[in-house]
This record gives sequence, structure tokens and C-alpha cells, in this order.
Amino acid sequence: MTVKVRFAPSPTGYLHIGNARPALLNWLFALSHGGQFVLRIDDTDVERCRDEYRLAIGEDLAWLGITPHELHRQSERTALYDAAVETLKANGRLYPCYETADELERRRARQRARGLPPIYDRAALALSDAERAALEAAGRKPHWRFKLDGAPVSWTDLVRGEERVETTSLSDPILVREDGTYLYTLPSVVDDIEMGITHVIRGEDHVTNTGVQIAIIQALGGAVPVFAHANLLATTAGEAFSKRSGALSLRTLRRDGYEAMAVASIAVLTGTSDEVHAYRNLDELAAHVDLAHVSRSTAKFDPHELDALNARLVHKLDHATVADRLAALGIGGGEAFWFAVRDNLAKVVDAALWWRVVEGPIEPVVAAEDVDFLGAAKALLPEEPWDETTWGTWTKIVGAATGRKGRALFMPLRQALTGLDHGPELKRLLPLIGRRNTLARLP
Ligand SMILES: Nc1ncnc2c1ncn2[C@@H]1O[C@H](COP(=O)(O)OP(=O)(O)OP(=O)(O)O)[C@@H](O)[C@H]1O
Repeated sequence: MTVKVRFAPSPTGYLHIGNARPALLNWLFALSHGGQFVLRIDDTDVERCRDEYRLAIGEDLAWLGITPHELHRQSERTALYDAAVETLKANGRLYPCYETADELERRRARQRARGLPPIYDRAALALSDAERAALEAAGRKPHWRFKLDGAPVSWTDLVRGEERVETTSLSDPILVREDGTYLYTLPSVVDDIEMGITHVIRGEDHVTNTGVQIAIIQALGGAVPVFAHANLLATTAGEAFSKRSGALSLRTLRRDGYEAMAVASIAVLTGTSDEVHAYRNLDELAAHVDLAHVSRSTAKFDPHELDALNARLVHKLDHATVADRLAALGIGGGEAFWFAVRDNLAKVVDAALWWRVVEGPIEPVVAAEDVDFLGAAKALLPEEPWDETTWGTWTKIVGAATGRKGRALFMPLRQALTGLDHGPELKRLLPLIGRRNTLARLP
């Protein structure tokens, strides 16, 4: 059996780090099983969906390294959903209901007052043809409910283990609204069957839908896929991310200079029993992800952890990986510059600060009591060519000539040459700064 998974976001906002979790869990599952990944845009809600968000989904997934094998839009597949509706009607599993939202709410309130569960009482099933005709003549349009058969539904969830739903405790779900549009459930199920989805990996916000979905799949004669419901990512304060709020969107994280692999690693490994480690590529990450290690409690996303992870990843990046981005920032210096500064970076973009230190102009910091010392150092500056030994040679002779050592020797030189009192090793920076710039920065 070829594994086929799907990620099915609604284009109602920019993907956030929480959405990245199921997107990646699906992609990594496909990667490690040699499977196919379907991107299925859930754009049936025309009011809330926007083209801009749809296009952004593709871009944001590509940034993470996800390149779907198939792309579908549910808005283009309504003929399939209409056909499924006819099948369910023909099998007596879909029935028209005429209650208004207010009537249903009053009925539920009465049930609750009598201590009964607020389950739909199937009153519409008892309507005669004449009563239905009268309602329609009065201008009422039906919504359509799926008739659950009362059999318990169970599945083995790859994250949550054995799950069982008593369908007698559920209302018959509405699949089609009064205006003929579909709620989420039917298109999702029809597409999973038609596309041959073998594994449905998604957030646990969907776990309550699963019992009903399995019942509908069975009523349509489809093969029931394997389900996996991963815990949701929340803020450290416990708030869920939402597309509507725009918080921690993948676009913002990209714009703020985070590495896609730092974001991917944290989105996947937070809330699992595995260590949150920054893997260098998705193949490496795939080898370390196991749905059975995903925990059941909410996963807390800590932005400080992302910062730390990002820095650790940047410190390991080779020059070829970042060359294009450095060039786009106007940064030269090749491999020598990158290796000189990368350990001091939290993000790749921060390299621009050190490139400015190399190229100038900078504001040298010179304390009054160091002017003579720096003048002496200037006079002893070696001739080029320079390499990583030059700093050692120079400071040795300056130390001998001035009697300074340790911090008193090194700090005034660092401050004059870089304008800062911290930074990359000067033995690496000095050859990049060069003799001409060095002379100009010393008094
Ligand atoms: N905070 C979260 N953590 C993990 N997964 C999430 C989170 N929020 C949504 N998901 C998952 O993202 C996938 C896409 O869902 P969907 O498009 O409904 O996103 P959403 O953020 O819930 O949207 P909206 O804010 O528009 O309701 C689903 O698998 C869903 O379970």
C-alpha cells in the first residue's frame, strides 16, 4: 500500500506555527514511508476564503521545504460532493430537516432543563410527505442530516491509541445547509475516499469529528483511513493559535529571519517525548519523528526556545547554505567572513552588523587613557599579507613594547577596531578588516 496523506487548511488567514505542525507531521510521514502528500485547500466557505491566503499557503509550505505531490481545491470538486449526497439520500442515510436555528436552540434548552443530553430528536424523520410539502410551500428550505446508525465507532489512533465513540450519544450531523452549501464534514470525507488517503494526520481539534466521519465513510462504501490526532500547539499562556489572529504566522517568522528548519524542528518536536533539537534538513527530522511519541497534553510553544534553537542551527550552517542570503544582504567576505562571525549570530541577518564592522564606517571607541597605547600599537602594525596568525604576532609585540597584557591589552584594541566591546575572535576579523581600515581606526 502506498502511503498517501493530506494537509487540508482553509485559506482564511496566514498559516501559523500550529498549522505547521500537522503540515510537517504529514510531510515527514510521507517522506519516511515513500508516500505522497496532497495539499487540499478547504475553500468551500466563499465568504471567509481569500486567494491571497491560498497562494500564501503554497509559499509558506515551500519555505518549510514541503512541495506537495498533488494540489486540489475543494471549491472545484462540488460535483463529487453532490454525487455523494445522492448516494446517501438513495440509501436513506440523509434526511431533510426544517427546524430553524432558534427552534433547535429552544428544543435543546428544554432537553437540558429535563436533564437530558441535547441530542437532535429526529423529529424531521417523522414528518409526512404532506407536512414536508406544506413546509416547503411556506418557503422553508431543508438542511440535511446524516442518519447515524447507532453502532459504536472505534479506531486505533497512531497518537492517542484506542478510541471509541458511541454514536447514540451524538446528534445526526448536518452535512448540507439550507442554502445548499456544504459544511466541512462531507467534502472532507468524500475527498479522502476519492483521493485514496491512507492516513489522516491532523490536530486533535478534529478528534470529535472522527467518529461521525468514519460512519459516513462506511455509509459511502469507502476504505477507512488510519487516523492520528496530534496535540495542539499553544502559547506559553495556554492560548491556541488562530489564523484569524495572525499570531506567529510562518510569514512573520520568515520575515523576522528565522531558519525554516528551526521553525520546523520546534513545530514538530514540541509536545513530544523527544528532545527539541534543530535538525539541518527534513530528512534528518523525519528520521527522528514518531507519532507514537506525541504527547496528549497541549504543547507549549516558547519563543525563547525558538531563538535558542535558531542560534544553535545558524552556528552549524556552512557557507554554501547561506551564500545567496548573504549576497542579497550585500555581504561579501566569502567563507572566511562567514566562519569568523557565525558563532556570534542569533540569525543569519545579524551578519550584516559584522560586515559593517569589517567594511566600515564604524565609530571607533577610544578612551583618553588609551590614546598613547593605541598609537604605539599603530606604529607596530605588521605589513600585509595578513592571516589568522597576524593578530597573535601583533599583540605579542605590542604587549612587549607597552607592558600591557590581558584585558588592558586586548579591550582597547577591540573597541578601536570594531567600536564594540564584544564580538567574533579578532584573529579572524583582523585579516578581513585589513591594514588600511585598521590604520584608519587607530588614533
Ligand atoms: N494550534 C494548533 N496546533 C496544532 N495544529 C493546529 C492548530 N490549529 C490548527 N491546527 C491544525 O491545522 C490544520 C489546518 O486547520 P485549519 O485550516 O482549520 O486551521 P485553524 O488555524 O484551526 O483555522 P481557523 O483559525 O481559520 O479556524 C488542521 O489539521 C488543524 O488540526
